[in-house]
Amino acid sequence: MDSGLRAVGVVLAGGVGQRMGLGRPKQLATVAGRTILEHSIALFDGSPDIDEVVVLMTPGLVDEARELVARAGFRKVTKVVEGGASRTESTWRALRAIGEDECDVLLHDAVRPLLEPRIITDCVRALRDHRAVEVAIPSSDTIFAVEPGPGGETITEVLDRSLLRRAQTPQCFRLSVIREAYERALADPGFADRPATDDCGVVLRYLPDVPIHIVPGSERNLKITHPVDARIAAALFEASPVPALPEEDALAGRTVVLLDAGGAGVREAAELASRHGARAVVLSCERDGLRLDDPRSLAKALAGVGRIDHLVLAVAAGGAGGLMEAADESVAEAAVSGYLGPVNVARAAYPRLMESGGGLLLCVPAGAEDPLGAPAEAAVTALARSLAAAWAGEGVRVNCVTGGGTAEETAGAWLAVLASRLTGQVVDASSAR
Ligand SMILES: Nc1ccn([C@@H]2O[C@H](COP(=O)(O)OP(=O)(O)OP(=O)(O)O)[C@@H](O)[C@H]2O)c(=O)n1
Ligand SMILES: C[C@](O)(CO)[C@H](O)COP(=O)(O)O
Repeated sequence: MDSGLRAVGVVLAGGVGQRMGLGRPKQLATVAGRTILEHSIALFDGSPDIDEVVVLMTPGLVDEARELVARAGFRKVTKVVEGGASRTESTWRALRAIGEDECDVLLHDAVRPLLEPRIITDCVRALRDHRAVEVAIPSSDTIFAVEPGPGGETITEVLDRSLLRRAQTPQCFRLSVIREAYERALADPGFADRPATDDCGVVLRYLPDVPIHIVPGSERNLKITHPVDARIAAALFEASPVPALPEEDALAGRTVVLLDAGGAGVREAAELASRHGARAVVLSCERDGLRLDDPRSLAKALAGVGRIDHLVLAVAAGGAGGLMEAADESVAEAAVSGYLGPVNVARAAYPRLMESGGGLLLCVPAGAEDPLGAPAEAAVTALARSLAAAWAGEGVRVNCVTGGGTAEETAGAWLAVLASRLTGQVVDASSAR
């Protein structure tokens, strides 16, 4: 049974983040080049399964959130609404903002920015057959029930872990179901004394006959609650998995320019891009006399291509040896390919990509562990993240692919990232294995 309904993603960002202790809502903190709120909105805005996005924001910061949405160019966000004093109040405000027409609603914590797109797809699919769907994972810790005592807490029971799940979000419902559960909760004078910490809790308590189907979540989908969670999230963003390469025609009608500065995978990527419907243009430093340290030669070469939807810069692997053994020329070359070149290419590419609203991919080769290669990887990944944040308003996406793998794996990772809506991501090509 296909619900055939519009799917609305609700990003709940109405909290103050007291436990995080930043003195500002944690969803406005920056992780991996953009705010946590932007990461979460981007997941729903970029999902082919979502038709509309509604954002709930902390009172007093609604205008700031609206500006952020406009700057980032999110196209599916229809409303930014003031949140309530509790999570459930924010949900209730979201339900009222969505209106009366039946639809599927996916309620997501803004502070879970690492949700995988596949979970959104799985939830929307599950809503074809179920009116209530929850994302959850098994617990890898043993869980106790405790009771307070004079000297502290004591354990009263070791719960059966095989029957326990850790609740994540999105929590997803047919609008009429979650609306009715909330109407009953709000009519119950006892609800305020025993509020629910999530939306499934409201449905379970007030509509117990509605089964809540479980969709498997993931350990990556963590909730940023305490300061340590932000550090874990930053580390997880460092290693974004390679997105799935769409089946066919994913790049139909687009032009992909591959700027070959000695990186492996260029020929394979050109073939793969063509197979996915793109026009692939290879510009080679060696063959075409292009120089990464010469901005004018880069701009001239790009001008000859016509429309550019995507540009991939693939630089050569270091191979210069240890710091003390490397020839002076090799040190200078490493600085060009590892920093100056990507900066020059980004400057030359920006006006062309802005015209097409496309994407730039900066690729760092494998073996970046030597003293000349490692700083290059750090510089290029930082450049990609920083440019992604700066250019998001113009719709220009910037990502970085690192890591080793065969030329085919590398090319597959590049094309998958280009075909995706990702920005500000550092993807490890070898994670596709
Ligand atoms: N009045 C509220 C409270 C919470 N949330 C949202 O619900 C999600 C999960 O809540 P939590 O981690 O508890 O966030 P905060 O309430 O901000 O944190 P704290 O409890 O530490 O203040 C967050 O995305 C938060 O912004 C909301 O929309 N409205
Ligand atoms: C909805 C939730 O994220 C599911 O785990 C959780 O219940 C939110 O709890 P919080 O107390 O608002 O952090």
